[in-house]
Amino acid sequence: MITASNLRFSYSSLKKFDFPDISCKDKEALLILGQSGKGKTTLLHLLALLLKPDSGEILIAGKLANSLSPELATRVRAKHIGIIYQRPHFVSSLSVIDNILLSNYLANQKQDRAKAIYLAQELGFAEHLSKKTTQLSQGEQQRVSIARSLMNDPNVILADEPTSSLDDSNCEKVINLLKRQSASIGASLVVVTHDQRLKDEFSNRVTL
Ligand SMILES: Nc1ncnc2c1ncn2[C@@H]1O[C@H](COP(=O)(O)OP(=O)(O)OP(=O)(O)O)[C@@H](O)[C@H]1O
Repeated sequence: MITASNLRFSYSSLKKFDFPDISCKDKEALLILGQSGKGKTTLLHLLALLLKPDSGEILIAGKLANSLSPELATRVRAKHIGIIYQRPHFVSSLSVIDNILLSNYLANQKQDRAKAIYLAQELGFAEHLSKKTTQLSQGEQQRVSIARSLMNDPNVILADEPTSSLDDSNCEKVINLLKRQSASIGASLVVVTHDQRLKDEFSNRVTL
């Protein structure tokens, strides 16, 4: 479960954000909608403990998370938070499967090759596991990102515009996969997007 209350953040005195409170229980999904520049990525990075709020609280699995030291925040992020970035970041010299297994390594967990293969099969890119990530299409890279975010059974999955470059049929597929996979590991799924197609896919919604 993740909750955020009274979150305020500023990049400068001219760029300040006062975010609405959010709450997403285990196995539930929350959609955060907002037009370009409204602060969606900023909010997601606050929830991912990549940015520190000026004030307010973030609770992850019942524990206060926003005032952790950078080292502890890194550890919590690696183990408990799965992040799907707007643009996937991969290590281009590694294969697809090694990029996925990197999640285990970074969280100090045993590398679970069988799980990586299972997720690749579920997400429909198993035939690409030994390729380099640069050889995959954008939609395939997005699905690799999803698999990578699920490797450590996180408490929270945060997805930044996961459908922005997908056609309608792949958009629906990716969202259903994300919902199904996060529910099956008992995680909270938070999606930020400007993609109005997702409105009807989520009953819990917040608009920025
Ligand atoms: N590092 C930064 N320093 C200063 N301003 C920033 C920084 N990052 C983002 N901003 C500004 O904060 C605002 C919100 O940015 P953010 O990326 O969170 O918006 P967004 O809603 O995700 O936008 P988009 O849908 O276009 O990705 C923008 O006006 C942006 O220019």
